[in-house]
Amino acid sequence: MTANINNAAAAATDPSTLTAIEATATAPVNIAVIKYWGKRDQSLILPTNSSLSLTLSQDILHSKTSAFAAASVSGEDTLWLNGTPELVSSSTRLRKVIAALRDLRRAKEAANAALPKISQWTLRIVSENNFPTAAGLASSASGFAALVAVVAHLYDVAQDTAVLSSLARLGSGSACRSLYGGFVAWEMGCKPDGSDSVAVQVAPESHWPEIEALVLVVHDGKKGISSTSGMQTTVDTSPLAAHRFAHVVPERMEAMKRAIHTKDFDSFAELTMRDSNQFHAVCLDTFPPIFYLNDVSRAIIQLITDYNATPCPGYSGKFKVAYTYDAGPNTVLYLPRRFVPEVLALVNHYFPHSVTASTTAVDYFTDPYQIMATYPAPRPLADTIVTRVPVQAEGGIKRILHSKVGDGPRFLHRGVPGSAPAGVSLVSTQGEPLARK
Ligand SMILES: Nc1ncnc2c1ncn2[C@@H]1O[C@H](COP(=O)(O)OP(=O)(O)OP(=O)(O)O)[C@@H](O)[C@H]1O
Ligand SMILES: C[C@@](O)(CCOP(=O)(O)OP(=O)(O)O)CC(=O)O
Repeated sequence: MTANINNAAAAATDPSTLTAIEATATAPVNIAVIKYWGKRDQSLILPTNSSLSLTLSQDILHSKTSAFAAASVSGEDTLWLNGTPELVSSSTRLRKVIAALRDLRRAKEAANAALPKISQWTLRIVSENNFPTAAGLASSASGFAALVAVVAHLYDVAQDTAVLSSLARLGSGSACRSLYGGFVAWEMGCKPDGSDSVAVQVAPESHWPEIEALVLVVHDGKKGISSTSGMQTTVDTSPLAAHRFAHVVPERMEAMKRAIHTKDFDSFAELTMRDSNQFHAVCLDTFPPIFYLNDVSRAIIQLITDYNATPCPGYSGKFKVAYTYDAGPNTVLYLPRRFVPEVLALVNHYFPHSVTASTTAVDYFTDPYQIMATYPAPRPLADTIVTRVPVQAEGGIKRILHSKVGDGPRFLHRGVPGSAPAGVSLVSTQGEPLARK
């Protein structure tokens, strides 16, 4: 890179004189309650079954991505993920997604000769996840949703969420759901070209505000077997998966949509837990088998099962909380807000946290919604619950995050380099990553 990009920052934003531009967006994770696990087309990323997820608030968990392009920059398109650079050309998925977005920009420029030829400029992309990457917490979903959203915004082609969702799918299947807020289905479709394999919003984030999420971080390292390779081995080897695709998921998708529309928590919870169980059963039925849960995950499942069986005065429902696990041991609990303090107290009793130099009590649970101050102290459940789960060794759960159902990607800024409000952009006026916090 040679030219002084700061001159571009000072230049007018008149499109005809623009020589450099940057944009920043954030995108949320989504955690499925009917799991996607299997592709019928690996190149187009078309699934073997439909799936359904809740988009979690990006105030708590998000990928933030800044994109930068300048006429004077030479060299290859590059992505810095959490500080580590990667050439876009080195990843088939990144290459495809960027090429498709560039095609959209190129078509726009072809239709209007006055537009700057941003499509011809090198891209510099900087992204950070504020939660563990590749640990079974849907970083590929928020990551590719943010990438597509920000580059589309940079290119000024971000008009249609459905188009962006389909592009995000080419980066990672589950990412197509993160372009929407609320309750989102990815309908598998049947056309070979994938044109009917699309994400659709089942209900907006405002639909069922009582439902909240607790994320129990059990392991924040990278998983051993990626979702991409794990699900392919499942498709190739698991007879149980074939049964799941043909018979179980189609029925569950309909039942889950009904449960969401009618805000029937008992049905929602049972379907969620059964589907998580079956996803991990299918992993076990894969040959060689895949194990994503660990002893802590299994103890949490048992504790939640025993808690659900413990009567709660004034509550006639069958379930108070539902667990679900992606491809890793980290737990996501979906539950009505009124049970959050009690479940936190229960988890803290059976899984005492370790206050080390790196994890203070505040970092362990930041209480972003001040739930502890809002609700009366929970009843002393450890005395009433009947459970086989012993109090565990300290440190089994590293961190607890409290989230809600939230909105889709947020476009934070677009303008000449250096024009973003303080703290918004991740990229310098020279197109390099800014120092990480
Ligand atoms: N912010 C990001 N920008 C671009 N790509 C990202 C970003 N975050 C993650 N990715 C991509 O997603 C990959 C991780 O995906 P993977 O499916 O293995 O884990 P996960 O999505 O965290 O877990 P799961 O899919 O089981 O919930 C990373 O190696 C990287 O290629
Ligand atoms: C267990 C899951 O989280 C699997 C997600 O798989 P990915 O979307 O990460 O896989 P690729 O399409 O190969 O990128 C279930 C789900 O999110 O539905």
